[in-house]
Amino acid sequence: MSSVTATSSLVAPTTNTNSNSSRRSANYHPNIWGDLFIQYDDKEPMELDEIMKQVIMLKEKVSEMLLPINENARSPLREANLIDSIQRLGLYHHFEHEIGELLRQIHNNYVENGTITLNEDLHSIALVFRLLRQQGYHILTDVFKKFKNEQGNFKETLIGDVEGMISLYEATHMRIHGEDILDEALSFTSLNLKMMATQLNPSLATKVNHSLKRPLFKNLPRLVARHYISNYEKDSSHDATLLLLAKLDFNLLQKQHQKEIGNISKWWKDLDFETKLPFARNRIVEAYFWILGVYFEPQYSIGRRILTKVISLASVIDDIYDVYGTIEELQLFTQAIERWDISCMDFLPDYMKFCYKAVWDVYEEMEQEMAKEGRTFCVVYAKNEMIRLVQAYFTEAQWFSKNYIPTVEEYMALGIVNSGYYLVTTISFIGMGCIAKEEIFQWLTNNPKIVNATAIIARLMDDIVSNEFEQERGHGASAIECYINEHGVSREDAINVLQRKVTNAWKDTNEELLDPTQVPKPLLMRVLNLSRVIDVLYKDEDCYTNSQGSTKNDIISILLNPCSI
Ligand SMILES: CC(C)=CCC/C(C)=C/COP(=O)(O)OP(=O)(O)O
Repeated sequence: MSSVTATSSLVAPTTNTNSNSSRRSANYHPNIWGDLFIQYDDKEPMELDEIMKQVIMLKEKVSEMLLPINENARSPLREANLIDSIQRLGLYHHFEHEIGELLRQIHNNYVENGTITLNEDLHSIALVFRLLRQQGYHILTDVFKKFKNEQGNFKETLIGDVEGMISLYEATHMRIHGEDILDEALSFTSLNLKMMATQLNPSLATKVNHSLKRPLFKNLPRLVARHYISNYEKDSSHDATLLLLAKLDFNLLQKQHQKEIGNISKWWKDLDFETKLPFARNRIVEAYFWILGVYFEPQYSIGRRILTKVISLASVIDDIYDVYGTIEELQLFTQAIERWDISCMDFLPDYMKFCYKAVWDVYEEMEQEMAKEGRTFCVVYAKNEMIRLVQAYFTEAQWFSKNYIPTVEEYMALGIVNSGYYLVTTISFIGMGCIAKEEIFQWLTNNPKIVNATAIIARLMDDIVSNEFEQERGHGASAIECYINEHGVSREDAINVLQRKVTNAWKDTNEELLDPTQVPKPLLMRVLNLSRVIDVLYKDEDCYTNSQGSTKNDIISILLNPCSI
């Protein structure tokens, strides 16, 4: 069954749109934040000048640490550990140039034909491997062979080396296709670290469990920083300059983020969707958290504002299609978006009018912001992706209304679009300034591998964790039902196959991040970050929709709790 667009002429609905008995309900929990964040909208942070001066001074000192004057005093391991700390402390964006240069030198001096030549322990090798690969270097995995025994298994003696095991585990998340040794290393380290955690002292056990739950490469940089700053402080060998810089910088950025979410929360409250569309998820703070995962750096404030608004509206639109709207209303809404004409609003039921107008206004805001930068050319790409998204939502609603179970191939073709990740990637690029040239937006329309990969990760991880809940309330077939229907396998087997597809999508992502990249790396970092958000929000359950658990704690840790100085 092919996808159907809603192109016939618009006719106003004849039913009273709020009393249709076929409407479903999802019983989402209400907004858990109340008006907490609105207070930050007009709060002017005090004493920032003094803090900024201190930050500038500390940054100079750290730059000096990264540029040793004496060549003979160099140590690749000292440097690798310093880079690792800077990255984990959330300071990488301040020292990109210096770190790039240091890693280039490590690569020049200690890598031959792709192989690391350092004769060091597991921790050091795995750390250097991870840092170089993260930087985009093609580093071979054969350096790990020496940690195997004659039978070809990882040596049992490594199990007691907790630091080495954690470093190897962290490195495995950078693996690409064909790297069996890293697949084995992941099984070996995760299995043994899990077992060992029960026997370790509490602080080491906490460290191990945290890595297992939130591997560094798949975690969000702000969460990593907030967590690591506390741990780094407890480590007696910490560098006081680095620690102070990390804390001040984190707090400064947190103040900026608070102001942004304060402003966005005010916009959301004024829309009053809580009263006008009470069936929809009310998750503005969670949406901002999502986008903070995409870019946290100070210069991306406009991108964060627009993208948060767009995904919070996409979330409401998803609920209109999935939960509340009748198929006739959904057809009207789809047509109205396809035409992108404010007069189409007249044909919509009231609850849809509010949403349509909000979408219209956010796109106007986007247009105005882009006009200031002389980049209005990109708005049409964002419009086209919104159209593609509602068309995909509509096809999904039609499949559901007809009890149609698509093939896995049909499902995935649609799922890549209805994940919303093409829309979100496109708008994330809009917020990136002049490096996002028109040809980059054209590149996006050709389904590039890395964007498909993030959309697959989003679609499948969401399906795997939210499937039972959604099926209970009535929802179209997810990837799981499609797979079971097509292949006649058990639910467990279907989930295993889909999980392998997620693993492969991560390998595609890692491959596409190696140099030379198809488009500038800062843009690809947004795509990587989008996958990371999914790993944080959808690993065990749908923690966006059900945000009272780990998401609430994560938001408190990065948006409400400053670091104590
Ligand atoms: C990336 C975007 C647009 C995020 C907005 C929020 C959203 C739609 C989340 C998925 O909800 P869901 O789990 O109900 O989605 P689905 O209905 O596709 O399963």
